[in-house]
Amino acid sequence: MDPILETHQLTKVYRNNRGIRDISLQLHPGDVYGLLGPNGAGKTTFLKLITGLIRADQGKITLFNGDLIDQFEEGMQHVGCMIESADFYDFITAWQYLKLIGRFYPNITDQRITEVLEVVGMIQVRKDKIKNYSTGMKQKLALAAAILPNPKFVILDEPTNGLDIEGTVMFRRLIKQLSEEHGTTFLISSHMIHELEQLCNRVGIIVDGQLIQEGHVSDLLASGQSLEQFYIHELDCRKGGKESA
Ligand SMILES: Nc1ncnc2c1ncn2[C@@H]1O[C@H](COP(=O)(O)OP(=O)(O)OP(=O)(O)O)[C@@H](O)[C@H]1O
Repeated sequence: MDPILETHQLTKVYRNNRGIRDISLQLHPGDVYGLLGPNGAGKTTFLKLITGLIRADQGKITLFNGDLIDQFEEGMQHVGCMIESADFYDFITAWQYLKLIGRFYPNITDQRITEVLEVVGMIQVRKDKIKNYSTGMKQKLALAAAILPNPKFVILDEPTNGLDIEGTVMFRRLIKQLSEEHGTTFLISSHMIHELEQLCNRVGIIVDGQLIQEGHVSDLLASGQSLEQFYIHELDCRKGGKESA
């Protein structure tokens, strides 16, 4: 099966010399891929590059078999994303916001908008102005917008930030349902390692802008390691390697 996303030696270095270097990664249909890494490692930079929010210095991004830059609209029509804190028009309601987002896609009905509001638990507050929402409510609305067009591939940056316990459970169930019943592919960057262990089939660790390790979660668990142990071990190896260099 062709990969959904393939990056080849993707590099973006900011003026302060931070960023990412040479990241080559493949996501296959149905993957739920967790991106882990310390603060400032380069996860958001990677997600911004693969959604065209910023341009790479070097490397190639192939999305649904097409070059991301040359065939941006064709590729992105199958992608839902939520990257960093979403910006909203504060004076409109959740319903109006999703209606607005729906205009970018064909065939988004009012019924579909109701459906996603129900899924993320926002149906009761759909007529309230966004300015009156809490951080978690805005996060749920951003998630609703990301899944609105039934995308084949969903990219989520810190999706559970600000969510309460109920919201986190809703999020986990939603990802499981979409991946198991619809075969949706996910790329999720998060520090919630226990969530990722339950959700993901594959994980990758980014440190100092480089993808230092990838693994199948089932292999880790079968070897008696938790994802947290694997992660800490990889970070320690990296530190050890740097110190002895
Ligand atoms: N626009 C920018 N200009 C300069 N440096 C930047 C810019 N955006 C990010 N960086 C730097 O690039 C590095 C990677 O940032 P990035 O936001 O990708 O990390 P992250 O892994 O998502 O971190 P976190 O887990 O804290 O969200 C950081 O050192 C950050 O300060």
